[in-house]
Parts: sequence; C-alpha cells; structure tokens
Amino acid sequence: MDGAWSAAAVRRAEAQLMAQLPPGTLMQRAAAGLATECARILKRRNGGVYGTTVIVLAGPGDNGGDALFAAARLARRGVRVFAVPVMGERVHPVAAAALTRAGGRLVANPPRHCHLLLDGVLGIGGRPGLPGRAIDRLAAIDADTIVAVDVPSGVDVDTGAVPASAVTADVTVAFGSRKPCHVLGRAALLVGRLVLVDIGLGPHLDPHPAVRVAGDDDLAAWWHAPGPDDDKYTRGVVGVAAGSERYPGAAVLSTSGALAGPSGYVRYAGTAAEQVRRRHPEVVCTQEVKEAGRVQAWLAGPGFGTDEAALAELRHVLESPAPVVLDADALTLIGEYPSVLSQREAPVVLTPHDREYERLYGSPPAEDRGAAAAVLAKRLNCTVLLKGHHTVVASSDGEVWANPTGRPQLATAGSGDVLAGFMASLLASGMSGVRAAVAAAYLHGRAGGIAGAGHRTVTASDIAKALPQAVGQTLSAADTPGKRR
Ligand SMILES: NC(=O)C1=CN([C@@H]2O[C@H](COP(=O)(O)OP(=O)(O)OC[C@H]3O[C@@H](n4cnc5c(N)ncnc54)[C@H](O)[C@@H]3O)[C@@H](O)[C@H]2O)[C@@H](O)CC1
Ligand SMILES: [K+]
Repeated sequence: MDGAWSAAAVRRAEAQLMAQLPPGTLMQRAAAGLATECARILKRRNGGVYGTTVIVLAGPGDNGGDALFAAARLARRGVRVFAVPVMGERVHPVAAAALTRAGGRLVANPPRHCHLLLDGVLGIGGRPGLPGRAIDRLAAIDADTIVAVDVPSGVDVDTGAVPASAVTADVTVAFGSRKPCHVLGRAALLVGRLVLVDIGLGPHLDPHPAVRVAGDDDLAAWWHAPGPDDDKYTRGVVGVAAGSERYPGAAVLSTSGALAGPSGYVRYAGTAAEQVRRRHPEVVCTQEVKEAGRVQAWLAGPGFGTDEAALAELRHVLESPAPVVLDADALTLIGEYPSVLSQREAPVVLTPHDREYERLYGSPPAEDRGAAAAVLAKRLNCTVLLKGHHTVVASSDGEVWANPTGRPQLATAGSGDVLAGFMASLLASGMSGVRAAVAAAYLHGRAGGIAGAGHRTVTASDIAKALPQAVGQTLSAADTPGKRR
C-alpha cells in the first residue's frame, strides 16, 4: 500500500532524515531529480536541452529554493534561465546565488514565451491561493510545459481543496512522497502527470499515511483466487436487486458487473428478470428478494425505483445477514428512511455521487472530499465510496483511500451500475467492505482505461466487458499471486 502524507508528516520525516545528513543534502536531491525530469521534457519536446528557455516563478521559501537550484543545473547545460521573484524580492538566497553563478538571471520582466515554466511559488509551506504577482506572471507567460515543484502552488496541500487561484501543471515533480493534494479533490486535476523523486524519506514516513492509495500488489493480496476445492457456492453467491420494468438496463448492467467479479454464482431478484435472463443466461433469476435464496452479498438500488415496493425490497435485503452494497435509488430511500439501516450489523457500502451524498448527509460534500466521505461513513456506520473524477473511499473508523485509476470517460450512463455489481461480487467472495470498495474503484477505473484506449468512446457495457482484462492485468502485474482460499 502506498499513500499520501500530510505536510506536517512530511516535515517530521524530513527533520529525522536531515538530522543524519550534511546541511542542504535533501534540497540538492530534490533539485537534481527535478532538473533531470525537466531536461527529459525539454529533450522530448525540443530535441535537446541546450538553447531552450526556462522561466522560474520563485517564491520566498524552500520550494523556490528547489526550483532555483534545479534551474542552476539546467543553466549549466546551456539553458537560458530567467527567474522571477513573485513575493517582493524575497527568494532563497543561496539558491539564487547558485543560479546566477551558473549563468541564469533574476529578472522582473521575463520573456513572453518559454519552453518550460517552473512553478516554485509555494510548496508544502503554502497556504491556499496565489500571491497577486504570481497570478499576473502566469497569465503573461506562454509556456509550452508547466512543471509544478512538489505541488501546484495555490492548492490546499492536505485536503486537495482549491478555494482560490492555483497553478494548473502539466507535470508535478513531488519529493519524497505524495501529498493528499496529488490524489484528492480539484487539486488532483491540477497536478498533470505526477513524477515522484526519491529523496530517501521512505523509512522515516509514518506507517499510516493521511490518505491510502492502493496498488496492484494490494489488489493481488486481497483477491480470492479459487482453490482446487472450491465450487460455485464457496466462491461466493452474489445477489443483485436492481432494475425495474421502467429501467431494465440497470439490472442488466449491474449483473454484468457482478459476473465479472470473483464470485461463482449470480442471482438476480426483480422485475427485469426476463431481460437479465436474455442477456446473461448464467444468472439465476427470481422476481423478489425473498425468493432468491442465500447469498453472501447483496447489491440493491440501481434502477430500482423509490416507491413502496422498492422500499419493501430494500428492507428484505437489509434483513439478510450478508454484506450489502447500496447504490442509486437505494441511497435516495436511505436518505428518506435512515432508520432502515439502524438495525444492521453486517457491513454496508454506500456509493454516492455528490447529489446522493447531499440526500444522505443534508449538505453537499465539502471540498475536502476525504473528510466528507469519512464524516458520512462515521455517521451511518458504513463504508462510503464517494464518486468523482478522483473517487474516495472512507471507512467508518476514519480510514481514507484515494483511487489512483479512473478517467473522465467513466462518467457515462450505467457505469455506476457496473461498478456496484462488481463490488458486490468482491464482497461475496469474502473481501471486507473497505477493500471491496477500494478494489472495485481501482479495477473499474482500469477497465475504463482499457475500454477507452486510443481515445475510444466508452459505454458502461464496454467497461463491464473490459473488467476481466483489468483483473488479469492487475493480478499479473503484482509481485504476489492472488491468495488461495
Ligand atoms: N526542508 C527541506 O530540506 C526540503 C524541502 N523541500 C521543499 O521545501 C518546500 C517547503 O518549503 P517551505 O517550508 O520553505 O515553504 P514554501 O516554500 O512552501 O512557502 C514559503 C513561504 O511562503 C509564504 N506563503 C505561504 N502561503 C502563502 C500564500 N498563499 N501567499 C503568499 N505567501 C505565502 C509563507 O511565508 C511560507 O513560509 C517543499 O514543498 C519542497 O519543495 C524539498 O526540497 C525537500 C527537502
Ligand atoms: K510549487
């Protein structure tokens, strides 16, 4: 498991590491990594480094220091460097001297165009928002590529909120670890491609990051691969209570998602049974939840309706001792009748988008989306998967996960039905609520990437079809094979 660490946690780790090293070592490591990445970009875009133009927007602190030291390294390779102090004349004095010695210049008025602009205005010491001069400079310079140093300046580093102006980067070169702004909220949209530079911080970081980020190895370790003694029942039976005469598609799509998961048996209960049977002959269909027989996990909600009959079916689902995923119309019903959740002991995963969140919580999610998911999870004693361009999962005890996969193409009708069905299958196979939510978001995002490769448009059915390949790629990429049951 990887993660993102708060500014305070990074500073604590840095302090420990710095105490073991000669002064300035860490900044030189950061600057070296930054200069290498800039040279790579310049070479790729311009055929070489020599003779290109780089402008540095330099703030007063160590973030500006990193940018200026990196620019000094580039200046020594023949890059024309112009550094602009953006907070009065205050800049890191030693780094500024190094730049001038290397042939770079500190100027008030840089050229209008540059091949690469280095955003060294604010790093982890920055409060949200940009100083006025930085905003003016950014607007006046036409840069082929904007590289943010550590974080895009102006964002709220610890939450990913962007309450005021901030830099939009093409590439962000982060030092030592990710920070929450790299993976959460609107800030994550400003990061561009994230490059991590190892400065030796790893062993000093708190083992519990502020935000957890799953990787292939986690997925492989959590995955329940069938063993030689397994049959369709022991692999987990998943029940899908979704769709209606009016919305049969939701039933078809959520069962597609469930079929792509690791469980061995999918039951469908609802009034779209005929359509489900036609599309998926392997699904065992009944008209009502109470006829469905035993399952190890339920999904309820997509295309379900919000009338009396739907509420009755939801109550039946919640009476079962199995873990449950609640999506779409089930979330609306929970918002109206929160008491239906109160007797429940088995795990529940809720998968709201922002409007559904508002129905459940009473107000829209805060810009700090990790905290927003966590407060709802705590209040309802459930796992919450808050959908968005960067989906977040929170457990009722405050653990927050950011999903690193996923693309804007996933925002397509029915995509959530597939996600919810797939998640229920993971739950039925024996994964915990949090892991099932994290793993489902991860693999669904990856499936969206596979289905949308080459800028292809993507439908929810395409995502469902690509899920088995996403699973295969993820398990093959991991160091550890899937766990045997
Ligand atoms: N300490 C170290 O040895 C290392 C530090 N690193 C760099 O140091 C950075 C942190 O540096 P600093 O702690 O000096 O802080 P910053 O460079 O982020 O900020 C500097 C100062 O800007 C002012 N400021 C903050 N927000 C503002 C706003 N919105 N408008 C106007 N002024 C504002 C404050 O006075 C703040 O102290 C990291 O992000 C990273 O780039 C890296 O080089 C790794 C090693
Ligand atoms: K920055």
